[in-house]
Amino acid sequence: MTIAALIVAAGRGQRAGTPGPKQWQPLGGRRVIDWTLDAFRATPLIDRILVVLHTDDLGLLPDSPDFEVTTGGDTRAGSVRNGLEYLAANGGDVTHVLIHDVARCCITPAHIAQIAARVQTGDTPGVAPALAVTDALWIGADGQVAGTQDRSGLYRAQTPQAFDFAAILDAHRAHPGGGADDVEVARVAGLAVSIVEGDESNLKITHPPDFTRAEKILRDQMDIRIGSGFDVHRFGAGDHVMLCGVAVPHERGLQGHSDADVGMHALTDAIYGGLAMGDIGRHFPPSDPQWKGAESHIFLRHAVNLAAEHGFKINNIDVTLICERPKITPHSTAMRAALAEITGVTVDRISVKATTSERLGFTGREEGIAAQAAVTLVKTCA
Ligand SMILES: Nc1ccn([C@@H]2O[C@H](COP(=O)(O)OP(=O)(O)OP(=O)(O)O)[C@@H](O)[C@H]2O)c(=O)n1
Ligand SMILES: C[C@](O)(CO)[C@H](O)COP(=O)(O)O
Repeated sequence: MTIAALIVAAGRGQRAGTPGPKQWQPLGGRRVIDWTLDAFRATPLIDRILVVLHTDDLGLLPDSPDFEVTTGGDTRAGSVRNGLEYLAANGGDVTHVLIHDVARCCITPAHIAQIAARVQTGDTPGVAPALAVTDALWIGADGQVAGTQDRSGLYRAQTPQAFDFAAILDAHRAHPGGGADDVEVARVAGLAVSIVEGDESNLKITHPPDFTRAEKILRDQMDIRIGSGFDVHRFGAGDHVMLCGVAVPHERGLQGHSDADVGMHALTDAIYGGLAMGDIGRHFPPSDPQWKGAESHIFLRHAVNLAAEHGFKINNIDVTLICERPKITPHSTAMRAALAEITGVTVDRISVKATTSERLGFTGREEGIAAQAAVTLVKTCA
């Protein structure tokens, strides 16, 4: 079974009142489209992501192994049709498709997963989220109420709308004019569509005030954590110390069960701390002989992967090494690069700095090196 997400993003956003199409506008520090894409990327049930772009916009989305791109049509339905034809022609193994408006950028991975899981059961060819209308409905004419409308049984449709792939492809081919949405096309073709509960937060940015609403929703969905770590290793025999992944020549080494990289250990603990998932000793017990002499990047990689598994990105890293000697500054660029390679964080978001303790205490007496680290972890959608 292969589930594809088809994100239509070829519209011009005429009603949004922005200088360019709404999907490229900044929202909470990123672009609207980036939020939408990340929600689908973070949904494990989604196997493929296809973005349908206007030909004028092709250069605006950098190439990524996470998604494919094709071009759209003059209408939303035309863009959906192009996307479906692309999926049919490229790979051909798609069994289900979730069709989504790029402008619904507050969609959550949990909601996507619920819809994908339902269509995957095969008990219905179509599944779509919607909210029952709760306001009274009027018919207006010339600014006057000209009539009323019974609201019972009426719903406000949202996306993603999920379908059996072959069935919705046939439906769009049979009805090239399309409809307001893909549920309308499916229904004209005789396909049953089940309703799942929609989400008030899953708004479609349409008019200028919607940007402010969407930004507030995204901010409320964010989970921002700060983690801190601290470690100490004692000097012993040796001719170098391992610090933040770099072998720094010194007349002594650091003692420890592993390679005693005190900086990397502090950083690893900071990540575990931000996740509230214990510490390095819990994940790699010193009593376990398999970690004797282990290179510390193993620990750091474990913490980084754990963060990713729980949906967190490491936003920035700040490590402070506390020692009289060796001098750290000549090696800090190499240390930042080593940490960047392991964590995937760009070097401009990694700081490695040092301080002495003014010859006071154990670091001042050069009995060992201490390190502390801070990280921020950010989960962008619930
Ligand atoms: N030719 C089109 C028209 C619309 N869409 C997409 O369909 C979704 C829903 O459409 P809408 O909110 O109406 O977006 P726009 O067409 O961009 O906006 P407007 O109608 O205000 O111009 C959006 O994600 C939009 O990018 C598309 O892919 N191709
Ligand atoms: C598909 C849709 O989002 C369902 O509510 C909606 O119909 C698209 O909006 P448009 O403004 O009509 O393109």
